[in-house]
Amino acid sequence: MPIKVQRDLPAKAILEEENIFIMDEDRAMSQDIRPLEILILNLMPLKEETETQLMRALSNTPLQVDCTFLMLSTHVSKNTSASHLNKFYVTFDDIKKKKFDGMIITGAPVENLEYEEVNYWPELSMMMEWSKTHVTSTIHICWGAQAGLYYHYGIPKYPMKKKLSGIYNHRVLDRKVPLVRSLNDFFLAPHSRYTEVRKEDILKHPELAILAQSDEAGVFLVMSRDGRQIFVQGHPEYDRMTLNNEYHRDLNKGLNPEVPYNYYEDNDPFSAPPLTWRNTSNTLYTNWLNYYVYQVTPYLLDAEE
Ligand SMILES: CC(=O)SCCNC(=O)CCNC(=O)[C@H](O)C(C)(C)COP(=O)(O)OP(=O)(O)OC[C@H]1O[C@@H](n2cnc3c(N)ncnc32)[C@H](O)[C@@H]1OP(=O)(O)O
Ligand SMILES: N[C@@H](CCO)C(=O)O
Repeated sequence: MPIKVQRDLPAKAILEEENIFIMDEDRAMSQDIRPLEILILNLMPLKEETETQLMRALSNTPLQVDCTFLMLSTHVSKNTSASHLNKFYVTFDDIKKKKFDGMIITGAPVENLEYEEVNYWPELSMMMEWSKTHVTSTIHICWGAQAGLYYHYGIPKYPMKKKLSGIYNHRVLDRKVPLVRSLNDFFLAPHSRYTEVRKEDILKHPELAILAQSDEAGVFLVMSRDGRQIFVQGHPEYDRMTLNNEYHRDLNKGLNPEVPYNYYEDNDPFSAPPLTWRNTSNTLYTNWLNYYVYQVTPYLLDAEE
């Protein structure tokens, strides 16, 4: 893939090490093809890690993908430096007059709060409203998916009895939908959360389709039937060690976490876990870019619909 990466973004060296084809800004600008413009609202506290994960997931296509990272103006990030944000991120005011081919709204570790207790809920709501008219298709991840289903459809989230953490098996429910094309009938993907949205609430909305689910982890993938909104309750973009890092973080905090389900070989939390979901992540994001972004977005983004 040619993914355009800002010259000094820390993700660049990591992706190059993985043989991912990076275009720097000069080479990208010399190409005569309009790139796909993807806006990434990064709500995760460890933003640099998420930047790498998402750019990797978007990198498996010959289409040129230009990512713009969006930050909040109404929340001061505790865990990512202001210098990183000021250098690599834009604010909503900077881009609100533009249109984008795609948008990704990430998860955030705020799912135990009511939506209205999240200090950036008004700003996030405004961005989700804006996305309906300024973005061709938006993917929402984990808490971002729960927040999107709540904002757009009034679907509630529920606390789970205990944290759901691990690699769960899922089943594709409707093979005809291009978003799940090339996924196996059964596939593995990570989940890491304290809350859930439930199938019975989603089924009340005929404009939504549940495309994949897990007996143990519940709903995985939901799409509005027009393809403009996609909700992923898991974290297919996670790295090999992400759940490991969360587990050891919680262990060191004395939270007595359970070992992530179906993750380590022999359930040994001091071993390196096998990566069993990368092809699922690549397939999902590549299908999204191909069928829901590239094939339907207008060539002239700013043209009136
Ligand atoms: C469920 C999902 O969607 S995905 C899960 C997200 N998981 C991860 O990001 C894994 C990596 N994260 C981590 O390991 C941890 O969050 C850490 C180590 C970075 C920080 O953990 P803690 O010290 O326990 O929590 P901390 O007080 O920093 O709060 C976590 C985040 O919630 C935010 N937060 C807390 N209360 C509020 C609130 N009322 N409104 C908005 N944000 C809030 C914090 O600001 C922080 O986010 P930020 O860094 O973007 O500012
Ligand atoms: N994935 C999250 C869940 C909490 O929001 C974590 O463990 O950090």
